[in-house]
Amino acid sequence: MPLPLDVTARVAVARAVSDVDARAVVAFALAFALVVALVVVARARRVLARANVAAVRWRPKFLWRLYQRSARSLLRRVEDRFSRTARDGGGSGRRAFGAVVGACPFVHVGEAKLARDVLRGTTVKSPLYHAFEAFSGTGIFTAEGEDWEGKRGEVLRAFHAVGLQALRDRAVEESARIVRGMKLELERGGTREMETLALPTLQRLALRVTFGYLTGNSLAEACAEVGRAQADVESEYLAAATTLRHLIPARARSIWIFSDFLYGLTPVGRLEAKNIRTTRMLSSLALRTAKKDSPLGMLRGGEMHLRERAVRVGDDEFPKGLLDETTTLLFAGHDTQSATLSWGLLRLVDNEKIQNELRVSLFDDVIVEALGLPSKRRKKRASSDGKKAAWATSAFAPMLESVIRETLRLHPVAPLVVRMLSADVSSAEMTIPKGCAVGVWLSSVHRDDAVWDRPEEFDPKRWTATSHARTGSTGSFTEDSEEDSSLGPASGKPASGLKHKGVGYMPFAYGPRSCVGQHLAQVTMRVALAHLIEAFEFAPSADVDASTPSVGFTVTPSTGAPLRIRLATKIDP
Ligand code: HEM
Repeated sequence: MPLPLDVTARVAVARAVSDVDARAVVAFALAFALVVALVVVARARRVLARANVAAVRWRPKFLWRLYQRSARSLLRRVEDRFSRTARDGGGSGRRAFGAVVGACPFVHVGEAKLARDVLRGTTVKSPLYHAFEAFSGTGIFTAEGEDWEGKRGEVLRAFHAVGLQALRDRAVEESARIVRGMKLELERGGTREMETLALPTLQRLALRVTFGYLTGNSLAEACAEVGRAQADVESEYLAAATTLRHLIPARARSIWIFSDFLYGLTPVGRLEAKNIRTTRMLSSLALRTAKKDSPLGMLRGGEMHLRERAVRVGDDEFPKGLLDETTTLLFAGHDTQSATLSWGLLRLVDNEKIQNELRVSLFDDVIVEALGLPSKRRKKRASSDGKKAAWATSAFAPMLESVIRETLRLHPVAPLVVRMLSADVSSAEMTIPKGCAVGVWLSSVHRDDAVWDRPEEFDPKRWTATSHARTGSTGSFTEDSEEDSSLGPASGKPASGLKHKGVGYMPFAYGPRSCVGQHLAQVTMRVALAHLIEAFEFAPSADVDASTPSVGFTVTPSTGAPLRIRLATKIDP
């Protein structure tokens, strides 16, 4: 039935008014949002100007592929920028520059002392690690405040209770297995030498050692327990982890960081979720099979990690905190160590003389025994009383230690750590105000020529120019093992290349949120590198540039570290 005329007119007028209202409200809201955004950005710019750092423009990425292409040269570009700002000023002439990211003033630091001052004083990561939260959840890598503190304490206590001997034994067993496999492959090929990709092999090795240490069970045993082939479990996990190591940091630098919901709808977001589910299958296997007296077994009986709701993985349910921690530790453990070992081998390939010297240095009865090397060729160490080898310290194998340190100096595989400042940080004439985000580029700190002579040169001898009389690594799990995270020259005196002792070296970051696994990594890498170098000679691959970095979660050789290997026969002690 038609409405009376006056009613129709009134409805029409009311609609027109409400349309105008709606349009006006939307326009006003947009204008208001724009003004607020401009004010916020202007404020952030003023904060950067007050901090006296050179300003650059932040360009968010839209597509992760685009990010990947540019990521290859990321470290080089950042380092060039630091060199430029230090040389030409533009700010205070320091190795620092800033940009407004979203609405946040963000200062990048590539200078040793400033980096330390930043990392020493703050534990806050949130909201800067948001992109990592879907993966590591409430594990200590992304946890905050009391939750982080309590969980970190629990993890460190568990590591401490288990000790390093169990890790050393696991690393010896798995390294010997990998070496046997490689020898078999050489034999089957029937040739003196073969081409191989080091990175995938080292990923398997590091994963097995990390899994074995965390659970007290070998990965082989755990797979057998659930009736799955170890090779399949490893391949699935490593493929998923490799995808995630690109996807997650790409999201962190893209516009997708701002909305979980929208990101989850994109094909990339769905790919990320699928791969996270795959990595959780290994976490679930680790938790199901962990022995009571292993680190994970202890966390299972702890308190902090059991507080959150249960999460289902396959047929099992686990407290979310425990599952997240296991995922974090498995990933952090295998990815960093395999990347570092790959870079180490590539550096040794380019420096044949150092490779040979390292091999000869291993023919030493103390080292052979301590690292479980199968070598028959051993010399009695003159200074040794033949008793217990202090294998957990850096002092017992100076050449090996120096090669690892120098590798971590030039290739700190987690090159960027980011913190939210909860107090002003001042250094010389620069003050970075509270509320700023700071990105410390460890890769650039390690190339700061105010601290390092010939920073670009791979020179392990810079660490042995003075004697290794005092240990650099105590093997303890205390929080204040400053010497370890800074790892100054092991003698405590400046080695030839280090102008200011202890300031410019922090491959495991520094301060309260430095790496919890650094002592573990040092043991595993000593054992693994020694076994590989003792067994094989490594030479450059035919015609590939092996050293182009691929920047993701960690920095790895982009082509998987191609190498030629043959049995080590050339050198005698
Ligand atoms: C060569 C080996 C390693 C390197 C270079 C390395 C480096 C680092 C760096 C630079 C950080 C600070 C990251 C940040 O704040 O953004 C870190 C944190 C961390 N690392 Fe490592 N790491 C190594 C091995 C390991 C191992 C073997 C584990 C455990 C099995 C581990 C577990 C962790 C965890 C859980 C954190 C977070 C700590 C916290 O926020 O309190 N890492 N690592």
